[in-house]
Amino acid sequence: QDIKVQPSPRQVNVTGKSMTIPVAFRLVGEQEANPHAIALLKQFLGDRLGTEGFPLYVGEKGDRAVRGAKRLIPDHPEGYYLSITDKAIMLAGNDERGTYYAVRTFMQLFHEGHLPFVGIQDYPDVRFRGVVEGFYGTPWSHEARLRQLQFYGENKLNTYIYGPKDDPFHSSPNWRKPYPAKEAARLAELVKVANENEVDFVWAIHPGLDIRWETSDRDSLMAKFEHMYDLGVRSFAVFFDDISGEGAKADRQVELLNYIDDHFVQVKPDVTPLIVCPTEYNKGWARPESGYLATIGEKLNPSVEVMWTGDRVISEITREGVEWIREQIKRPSYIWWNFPVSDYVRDHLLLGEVYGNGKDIAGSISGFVANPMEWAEASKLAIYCVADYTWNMQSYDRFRSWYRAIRAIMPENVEAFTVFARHNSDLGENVHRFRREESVEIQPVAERFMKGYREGHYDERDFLALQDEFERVAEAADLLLIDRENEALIEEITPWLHQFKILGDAGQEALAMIKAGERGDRELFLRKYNHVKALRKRSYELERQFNQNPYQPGVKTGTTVLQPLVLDVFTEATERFNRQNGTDLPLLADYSPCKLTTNVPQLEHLPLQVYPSRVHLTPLLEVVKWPAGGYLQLELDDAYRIPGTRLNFDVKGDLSWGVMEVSADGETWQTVTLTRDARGRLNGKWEDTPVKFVRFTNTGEGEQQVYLREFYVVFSL
Ligand SMILES: C=CCNC1=N[C@@H]2[C@@H](O)[C@H](O)[C@@H](CO)O[C@@H]2S1
Repeated sequence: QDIKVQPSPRQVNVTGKSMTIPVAFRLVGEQEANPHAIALLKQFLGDRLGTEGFPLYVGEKGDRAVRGAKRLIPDHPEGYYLSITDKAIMLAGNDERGTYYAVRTFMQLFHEGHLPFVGIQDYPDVRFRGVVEGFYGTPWSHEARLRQLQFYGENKLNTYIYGPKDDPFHSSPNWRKPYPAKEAARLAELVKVANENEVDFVWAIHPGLDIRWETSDRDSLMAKFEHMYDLGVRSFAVFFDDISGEGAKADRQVELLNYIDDHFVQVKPDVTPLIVCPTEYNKGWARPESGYLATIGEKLNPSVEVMWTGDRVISEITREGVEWIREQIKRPSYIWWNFPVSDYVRDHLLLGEVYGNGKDIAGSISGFVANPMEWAEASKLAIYCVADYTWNMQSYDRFRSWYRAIRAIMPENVEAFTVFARHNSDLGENVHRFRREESVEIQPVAERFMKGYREGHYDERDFLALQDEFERVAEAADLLLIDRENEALIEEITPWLHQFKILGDAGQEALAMIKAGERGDRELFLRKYNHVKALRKRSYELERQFNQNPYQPGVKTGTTVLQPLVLDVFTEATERFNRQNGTDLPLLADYSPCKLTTNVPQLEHLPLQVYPSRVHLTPLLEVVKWPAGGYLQLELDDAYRIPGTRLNFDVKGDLSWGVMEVSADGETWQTVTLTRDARGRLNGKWEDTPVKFVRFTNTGEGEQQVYLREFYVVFSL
């Protein structure tokens, strides 16, 4: 039988033969072997493991118990040799973690009462593999983190970087302060569980927002690292991302990092290499003239790992890209891959396949960690695939891995979760313009059907295939809503499951409108028409009720193929009905009353949040570089007596470099004075004239760096 091991092992020799699982195993090597590997074996084999029975040799290269395997153990960090024959079982690690991984593989070979006779030589492609909890939004809960660490142990991921942007003790204002007792105890527990799962718990600090380049802040940072060391942390990172001003200076950063390396990391016996997240962390932001990366490359201690997100903030990692950055920083990069993170498309779930990264990048990177969604359990799909990809790139198969991930996470509801994940994988329009495939199988059927329907002749088989898909969507939603095998996951995705159910029902009913229309059955058509409108209204209500946040509030599902299909079928069927019956049934209101135009590069593709009485610009998480002459303009679909607008750039200083203007016709403009309210936000007010355009321009001399926290226009009260 083909050996199913996650992640896919490098070298597997099967004989095709197997044996029934021995009733007892005689463990040899317990004293010397990695205690976490022994503990895992004992937990897995229970009382079948003892001093009598089938010989089971466990240990690291050089240990007596595995002396015989010396030449067969791969000479790579975390490598292992595993053999099962009719004489004995051997689990031999090249180092302690390798032994642990040999046990993890061994556990997966038990299959229906049998153990295959097999020889496996295995080791990972990438040195540091795992997850960086580095997103904006609600940090993961303590329980979610414990489950994550267990999951990393099962999937041979060896790194978890703790860096949630919204933890005040990780970032400003309290990065200088020790954790309160309760949080400290929780972190200590995370470190303990990480060790048991052979995961490096990396504690990151994000001081750049308000760091002062003086010894007092340097000492504060060292004291905080000592505090974390006392809690058991043995791996450390410094994040200088998403900051501007003083904190962004390369030579200051390097001075501090080398100090930490020389006086902390290198002097302690058991601390792994320091990791830094640079301010210029992607090629799109790299400014050769700034010399930032050159300074890092030339002056930063070679033992310090440098993180990198690729050619852009959110991007696929290519061979060319990693080789470019390697030249700049004079060392392999430590990839921070921004997937499945969704803090810039918070109304979407990213459950699709992991694809697009090169299989030939291992030689130029030292690490690869995924930045996940705030939904910990839902992120496991992508994390599972990243584990497979980073362990053995050459054999990585995006679909096989994704499908195995689904089986691993939802074994009782594989089909339903596959349907759900298939239609919840694209991001929709977003500021980073990063997109993912979605509804791949049904997309050509939907396209062909709509074309045929519009031209007056569609293939009945396509109609039936779409009807079947919408039925599966509705069924999957209901099956998952009552699923109890992974309650934490269901709790996270419930708002999307409700939305998915509505989508399934609406799809079936919209298709039913076509049939009723063709049969001239007015009464039935109107029933289906009203049902689809009611479902759409319920969908809007869900949007207003769940997942509210200032960025992308609401709950989106199937946005790339299925939702547009429902709208297209509904619109075409209703227009046809109106023509045939001389009626004027309204269509679904799906317009946007506002258009954004700008010449600020980072704002070009900013989606708008449209509400009944105001239009929001989606706030940006990163620093916005606003060039002199840069403008941002909102054009409404009509001239409104706008009571006012709000602008929140979250800048300490004043906005004297910019001007807010309004116009009714785009020709004559009137300057608006901005007044700061109690919460420091700037409000523009003007006398009661009709306004169709609102714009903000940097009329100053130079580029400004701001956080665009809030920019919205109120056009009716
Ligand atoms: C290598 C350093 C990467 N630092 C980053 N900080 C930000 C992260 O906190 C966000 O989650 C992510 C997605 O919005 O964008 C950048 S990526």
